[in-house]
Amino acid sequence: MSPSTLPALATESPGRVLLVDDEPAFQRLGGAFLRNLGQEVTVAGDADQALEAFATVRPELVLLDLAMPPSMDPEQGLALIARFAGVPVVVLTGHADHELALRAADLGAWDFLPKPIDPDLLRFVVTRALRKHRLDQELQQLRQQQGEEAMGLLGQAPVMQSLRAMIRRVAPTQVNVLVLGPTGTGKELVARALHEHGRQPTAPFVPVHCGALSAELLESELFGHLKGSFTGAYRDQPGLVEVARGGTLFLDEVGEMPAAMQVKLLRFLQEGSFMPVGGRALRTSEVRVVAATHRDLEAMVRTGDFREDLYYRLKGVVLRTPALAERRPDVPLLAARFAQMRGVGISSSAMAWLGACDWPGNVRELKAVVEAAAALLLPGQSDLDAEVLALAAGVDLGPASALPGHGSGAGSAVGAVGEPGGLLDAALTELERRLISEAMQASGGNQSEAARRLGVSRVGLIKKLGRLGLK
Ligand SMILES: Nc1ncnc2c1ncn2[C@@H]1O[C@H](COP(=O)(O)OP(=O)(O)OP(=O)(O)O)[C@@H](O)[C@H]1O
Repeated sequence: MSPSTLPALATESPGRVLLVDDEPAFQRLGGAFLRNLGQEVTVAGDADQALEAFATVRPELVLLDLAMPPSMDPEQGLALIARFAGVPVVVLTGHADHELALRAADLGAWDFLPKPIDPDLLRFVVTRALRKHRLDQELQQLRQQQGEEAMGLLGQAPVMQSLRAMIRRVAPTQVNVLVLGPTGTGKELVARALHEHGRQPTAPFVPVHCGALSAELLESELFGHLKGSFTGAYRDQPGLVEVARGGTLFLDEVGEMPAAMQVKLLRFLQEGSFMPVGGRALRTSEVRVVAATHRDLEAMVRTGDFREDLYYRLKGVVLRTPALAERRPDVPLLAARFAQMRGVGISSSAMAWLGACDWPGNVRELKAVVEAAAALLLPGQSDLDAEVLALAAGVDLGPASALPGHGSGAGSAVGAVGEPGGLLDAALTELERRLISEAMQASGGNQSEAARRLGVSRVGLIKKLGRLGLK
């Protein structure tokens, strides 16, 4: 493409250009020329000024004259190129300095312009460099988003970015990982991401809920049993440690593991061997173990509720999933994504309401509320509003204060659509039934665990199970 065919950046936002040159005449003329092109120009007359401006202005392009005071030694100019990492550097050289220009290119300069500068060429190179930089930035952002999507672990907060980076780093190793964090913060997602980015993503990922079963049942689940080893053992059953062979065994809520099982798990972790229930010969299986808990395992070790030796075996690397309260700016992002997954939008006032809530159940709770609200939308409605979200959250919209940032009119609307026996009532019952069934399933039938997941009391859950005929 020739300089004349490249359109100016007329419709694009101004680029931040750092012009590093000690000649006052060029600073003035070059600066004015670039400003006329619509760029924001910062001028630096020596290396120190250039570095300071680079840090403060964060330019998208650096135009660098290699010979600068105090030494005027081009070697110093060349050394500067590496300090402008991540930004295209266009080197300004004398006409006869081809060799210098080539060395600059070797050191990472993006292009060079011979002096005296041809204005057409300057316009062309600047436009192209800025465009390249912006495309690179966009690509980087897309890659980041893709990485996020690929892991299923959404969130832009720095703590989430570090978590994803840690997962990428730890996943290809075989080291055991302990995932700590409050309920509903994505510990299982982390375990799955470790597996999917690990060495054997096609091998099985096998989750085990350690709190949902008695010690005996858990032993039989994990290590399997032989036919006849107890009433009801009609055939040999392989343990989950064998099912997970070559893959990942995810020990969810490991803090709830009965003491009798802790010692057996320890032996498996230390020696890779285990004894099926009713068996007489040790078997072996190689798995990667990822364990998770919302409990304070260290405190449990101190109180003697969790074996110290097992704790150290499990915590090869510790990853922490943050509570939603620690990354509030992520709430709108997550809500928008969950709504999009259900094919609906969210109004901006509803976003404000979501952002003001506390979310003690973390991402699980936020997701459940958005999904429930999407299910409750009336025909013709395409956006979730605060009213339907509050309804889904089980919040009484009462007078103004109940709903952060919303007026009192909403309260009456809830009363009107919530007439018992109506469409809404049936939808709510169905929703309740679904959420409870899912929680019971995820908890392996353990009511206390399901109640915890749902954020209700165990007694409350038992009543609901009876009322909905789910017992
Ligand atoms: N960062 C996230 N991005 C997208 N979805 C998330 C995120 N964190 C959690 N979720 C969703 O929230 C729900 C709960 O996640 P998960 O089961 O991984 O949490 P957990 O910490 O293991 O919970 P618990 O301690 O109760 O077992 C899932 O539906 C999951 O997809």
